[in-house]
Amino acid sequence: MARRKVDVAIIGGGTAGMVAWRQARKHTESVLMIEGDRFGTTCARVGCMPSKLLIRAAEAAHEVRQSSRFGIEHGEYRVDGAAVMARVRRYRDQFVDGVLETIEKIPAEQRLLARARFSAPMELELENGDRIDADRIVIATGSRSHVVPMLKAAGSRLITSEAIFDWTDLPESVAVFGPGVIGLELGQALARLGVRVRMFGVGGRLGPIRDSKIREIALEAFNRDFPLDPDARVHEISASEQGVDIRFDDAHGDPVSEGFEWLLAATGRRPNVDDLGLEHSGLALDERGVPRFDPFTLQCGDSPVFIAGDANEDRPLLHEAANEGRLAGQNAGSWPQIRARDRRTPLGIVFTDPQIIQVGELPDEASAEAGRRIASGSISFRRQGRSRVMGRNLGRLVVHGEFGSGRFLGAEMAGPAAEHIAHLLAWAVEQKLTVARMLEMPFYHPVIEEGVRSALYDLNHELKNGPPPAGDCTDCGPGV
Ligand SMILES: Cc1cc2nc3c(=O)[nH]c(=O)nc-3n(C[C@H](O)[C@H](O)[C@H](O)COP(=O)(O)OP(=O)(O)OC[C@H]3O[C@@H](n4cnc5c(N)ncnc54)[C@H](O)[C@@H]3O)c2cc1C
Ligand SMILES: NC(=O)c1ccc[n+]([C@@H]2O[C@H](COP(=O)([O-])OP(=O)(O)OC[C@H]3O[C@@H](n4cnc5c(N)ncnc54)[C@H](O)[C@@H]3O)[C@@H](O)[C@H]2O)c1
Repeated sequence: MARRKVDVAIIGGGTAGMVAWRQARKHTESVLMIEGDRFGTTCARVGCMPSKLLIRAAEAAHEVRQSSRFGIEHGEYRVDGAAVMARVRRYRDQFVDGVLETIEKIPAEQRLLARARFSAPMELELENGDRIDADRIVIATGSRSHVVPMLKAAGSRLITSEAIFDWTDLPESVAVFGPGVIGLELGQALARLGVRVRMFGVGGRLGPIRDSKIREIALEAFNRDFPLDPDARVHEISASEQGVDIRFDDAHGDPVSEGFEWLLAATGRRPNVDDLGLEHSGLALDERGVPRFDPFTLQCGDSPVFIAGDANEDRPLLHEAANEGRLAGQNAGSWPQIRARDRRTPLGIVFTDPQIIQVGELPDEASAEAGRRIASGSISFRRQGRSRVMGRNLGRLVVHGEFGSGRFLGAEMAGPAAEHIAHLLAWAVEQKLTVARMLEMPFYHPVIEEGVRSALYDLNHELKNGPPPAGDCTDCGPGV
């Protein structure tokens, strides 16, 4: 058994870990990043990038299928599943290679491939028995798919997002469990690529959506591509010779049985903290087993341990993992001097069609209880000019502002160009703009952002800051 002493040990060599390494190294050369599986990051290997590659292929297929709406007729077309998956894997591998090139540049003595766990406070044990004594530790161990127990009946036909991008061809059919972010993105993409998809949820949740009208619009849109029951009654799942059989109640409540080639479990993710020996770490844990930490410093209690990225389960998104890795690495490096940073405006984008976004603060019971008065405005994209031109006039935007100050607080939307609108609105929240100030900004014509302006007019009126929206605003052009 070897023993090694370092200033900063980072557990996990994903996005948060790599960024933490770079920051910590500004303070000391005695940094060690320990990766327990493979370098390359979840985002590049099995997350953001391959999923968006699959979605892009699905968009292309959908555009071809929809082209007759614009008077464009084409002959027979077919989806070449092997070619689709080959492109996904080829680009995925290039993204992973890019990450690995960065890893190669890290001095060999500062990185290690081994699983690590706490054996005592500030002491890590590697799987070969070696020990690392660290002055400061960053936990950046990410998360993994959580498969609810009932799905295990699918046996070898059970798959998660960790494995589907290795498919060399598209399957004939997939039952997707979990209409969350992953289920919706992957399920819709597969359906648009010609795979027979059926999606099952529990309790009625649809992605992260909170607004009931947005939910209704999105649910209707998804159901055009594949059957989705967000509150399904599933009686039995069993492995069959061809794949997996599912007995469930259909939309009319009648029991049916349907066979699928695969069952994709998209029933949430869990932080990789359960096998970290945290019981030896001396850290206080919350009810989920995650170390209690301060979201502004990422410090766990008063200890020199910091937790970043999906591991802390706070905001399990790529840009948050990078931001948190930066802060955790900086604080571990500069310990005992640590900095508190204001969090950036929350920003979430689901890459479905319609895209779903959430930005800033959305009113909830907590804001009502705190006695804050929040006003809301909205717009439907059904009659919005540019959206109609593009044949994408489906969706709704709801915007929120603070009564009195007139400040813009946040928004939720399902609709066209939402990934870009999300950024505009997040930047407005970050700048602490009032709704009135946002309305003074330039708006081109004809653009989808004119719909944002209509929603802001509505909100401004609700904030008692302006007249009611003018309806058809002839001086701004048709269909705004
Ligand atoms: C299908 C899918 C699509 C996604 N799409 C998006 C998207 O479009 N946009 C977005 O913002 N986010 C997306 N995400 C989420 C995003 O990928 C994650 O939030 C982000 O990658 C988390 O980074 P991380 O550094 O926390 O974890 P990771 O990159 O997973 O790194 C954690 C590392 O720790 C290692 N590790 C774990 N335990 C140990 C141990 N005991 N010892 C040593 N090492 C250990 C792991 O092997 C891993 O390499 C997606 C996720 C999935 C699954
Ligand atoms: N575009 C993006 O930014 C993006 C894309 C993919 C993933 N992610 C990240 O990954 C995280 C995890 O995504 P996810 O989709 O795995 O989790 P999620 O929490 O978004 O969704 C899980 C879904 O599974 C459902 N569910 C739970 N038990 C079930 C059961 N027995 N049967 C059917 N449904 C069941 C839940 O009700 C929920 O709808 C996201 O929260 C997000 O942070 C982000």
